[in-house]
Amino acid sequence: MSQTIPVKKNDYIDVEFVDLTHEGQGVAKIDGFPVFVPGGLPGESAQIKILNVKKNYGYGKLIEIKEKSPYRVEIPKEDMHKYGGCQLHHMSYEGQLQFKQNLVEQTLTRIGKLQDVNIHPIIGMEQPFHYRNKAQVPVGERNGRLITGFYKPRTHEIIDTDESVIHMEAINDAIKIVKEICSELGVTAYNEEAHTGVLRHIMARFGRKTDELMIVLITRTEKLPHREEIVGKIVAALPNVKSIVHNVNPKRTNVILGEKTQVLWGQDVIYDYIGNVKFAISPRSFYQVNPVQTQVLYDKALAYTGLTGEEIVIDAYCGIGTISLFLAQQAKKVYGVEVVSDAINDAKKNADLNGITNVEFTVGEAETVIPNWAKEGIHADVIVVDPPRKGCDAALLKTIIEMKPKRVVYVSCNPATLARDLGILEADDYQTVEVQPVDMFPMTMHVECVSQIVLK
Ligand SMILES: C[S@@+](CC[C@H](N)C(=O)[O-])C[C@H]1O[C@@H](n2cnc3c(N)ncnc32)[C@H](O)[C@@H]1O
Repeated sequence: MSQTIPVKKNDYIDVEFVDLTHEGQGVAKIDGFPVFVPGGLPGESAQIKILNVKKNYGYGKLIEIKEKSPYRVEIPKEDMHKYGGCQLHHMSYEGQLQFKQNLVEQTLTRIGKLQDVNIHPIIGMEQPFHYRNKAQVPVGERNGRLITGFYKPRTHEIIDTDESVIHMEAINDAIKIVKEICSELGVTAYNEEAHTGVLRHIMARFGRKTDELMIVLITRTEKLPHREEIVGKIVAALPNVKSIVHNVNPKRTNVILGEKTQVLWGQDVIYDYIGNVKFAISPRSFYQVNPVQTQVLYDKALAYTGLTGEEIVIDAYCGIGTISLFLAQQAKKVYGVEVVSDAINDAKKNADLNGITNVEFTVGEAETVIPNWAKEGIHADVIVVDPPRKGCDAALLKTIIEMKPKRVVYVSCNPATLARDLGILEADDYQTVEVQPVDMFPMTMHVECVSQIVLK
């Protein structure tokens, strides 16, 4: 039976917001029909104007808030440019944490139907601003000068700003200085429509523990004009810089990095630590962007493994081996598996860098490699999984259930797939005991959870 649509374009309606979308838009339900409204917060009532109506949902514009959420914060218009990528900028940090906590609790009990699980209060940051150790900003041109910033949502129009409330100050400063140096020397900005011009993006990465800075200049052209002068001026202006890299991306694409990378000055990597494990970070390496909360998350994961030094551990979806290397110090042996071969190369290099020898890394799909390990007689006492948003493959969950490790530690960036997968494990011999939400990405909609699941 098809549902009648209760609203039409240009209607003015009074609504209550009941939820937020993944993009941070308020969700109002009109006779069950969802309407997405940027700026609306759960618990608020408001008048909205319907802008667009589709078969199953609509879009609206906030006209007037009639009852405000206690968590609403007003960002002065002149400061809005600092909040690029911050879907929750209009919510206090306390409100953000409350929202994420509710999201995790409701999802796990509604979808996963979990009972008897201890969901701890979310661990937020003391300083929820300036936490990101990496930025890659698009470069444009205005009034004959280079500008950098972030794209206006759903466009490629650059909002001109040198400040971001989520980038580390060292990153904001570095990008501003590099942009000004290139601008002074007359380097042109890439023009996406015409596919002309030179400088496409500036990337900066910063090692929080080491203070080492990497600058990557991404150009359309093979040649970087005024290369020597640019390098000299960056080195003089940024004493922490340890690596300056040129990357060439000649393609018409939204992908930021091209295939060709050349070191212009200094090292090809910078270093940083998570706990006492040292990591080499190249322009392409995946490395957690919030180092403070990564440590919190991994400490919790380590505690949930209950390692004594005698266990065989499998780290599925291991990336560059961050969790594997962290756990290897307390385990007999760790096997890591990851589908991206570059990441496995980084993982092996990082093991060598730290003199960690009780780890073995394999390229492949976790759902294929781990069943093969089982056939070869590798039995894990503990399995750690840290899958992408879509969660664990069903074949992997089946193998876990068959292998019967004493503990499973599940690190998840998506409560919905976490709930689904915990439900599958619970339908068998496993019980979820603890779930710890961690706020890795303040000001955004994302929430990370680490869960401890034990064999009954
Ligand atoms: C959320 S990341 C976790 C990375 C790592 N544990 C860390 O903390 O740095 C998920 C990883 O799973 C990898 N991946 C995706 N599908 C996979 C599969 N079927 N088998 C193995 N790895 C996979 C991705 O390449 C990515 O590195």
